Amino acid sequence: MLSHGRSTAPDTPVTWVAVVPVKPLPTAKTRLRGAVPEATHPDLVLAMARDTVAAALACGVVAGVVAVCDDRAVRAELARLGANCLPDAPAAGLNAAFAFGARGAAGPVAALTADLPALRPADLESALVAAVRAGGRAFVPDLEGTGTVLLTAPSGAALAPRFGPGSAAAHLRSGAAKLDGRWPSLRRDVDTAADLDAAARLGLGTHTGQVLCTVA
Ligand SMILES: Nc1nc2c(ncn2[C@@H]2O[C@H](COP(=O)(O)OP(=O)(O)OP(=O)(O)O)[C@@H](O)[C@H]2O)c(=O)[nH]1
Ligand SMILES: C=C(OP(=O)(O)O)C(=O)O
Repeated sequence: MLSHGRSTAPDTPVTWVAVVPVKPLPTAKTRLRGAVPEATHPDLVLAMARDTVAAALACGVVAGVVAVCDDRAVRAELARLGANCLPDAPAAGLNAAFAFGARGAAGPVAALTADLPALRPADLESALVAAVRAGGRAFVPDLEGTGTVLLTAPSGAALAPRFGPGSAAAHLRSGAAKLDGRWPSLRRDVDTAADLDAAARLGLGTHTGQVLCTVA
């Protein structure tokens, strides 16, 4: 299990607003069902979101995290970590939730999926530094190369998210620059039980690690 201290980059301004949408737990992460006993599935989904948010908050160039979720209990847990939590007012799917969370952000936006339980602040920071160098909108594909784990937009620019099946190609078509760093903990999203095993090999965050300990 990893405990994340805040990463430091003395010459890089702390400006990013990370936007993290989370589906209400009873309907979230259906492809991951079976990785833990059914009764523990909501705890696992929440723990992955908590580890994602905790790592983002510990990232030296992130000023704050906006979590978008219709589940009041999830909002309470993520607010306890320090996130600013909003109900999913559009209720129109993942991209609408991302756009809603990014609205009026005071700084560049880092749109992150909430299924990154091995995320290390240093990998996120390195990707965000690369995004600044890229100039305009940019994205990081998942390890498989077809999905997206991070989409960024400079301050004041529209995020224009295209998450969903085939999102890496969709983000490329939309004009976002593909960022090619290794960033293994950022690119390891968890959709299936096999992904969870792979994330465990990288080192899970505290919350997800604790849930897995309870069922071991
Ligand atoms: N607020 C909000 N978050 C969403 C929505 N759809 C997906 N997410 C979140 O976006 C992230 C990536 O989405 P997926 O991996 O497709 O999540 P999912 O739909 O829960 O997973 P599957 O049921 O396995 O497809 C996850 O962290 C989800 O919790 C939505 O409609 N609203
Ligand atoms: C929504 C996405 O994630 P997943 O692969 O988890 O469905 C995506 O990659 O755009």
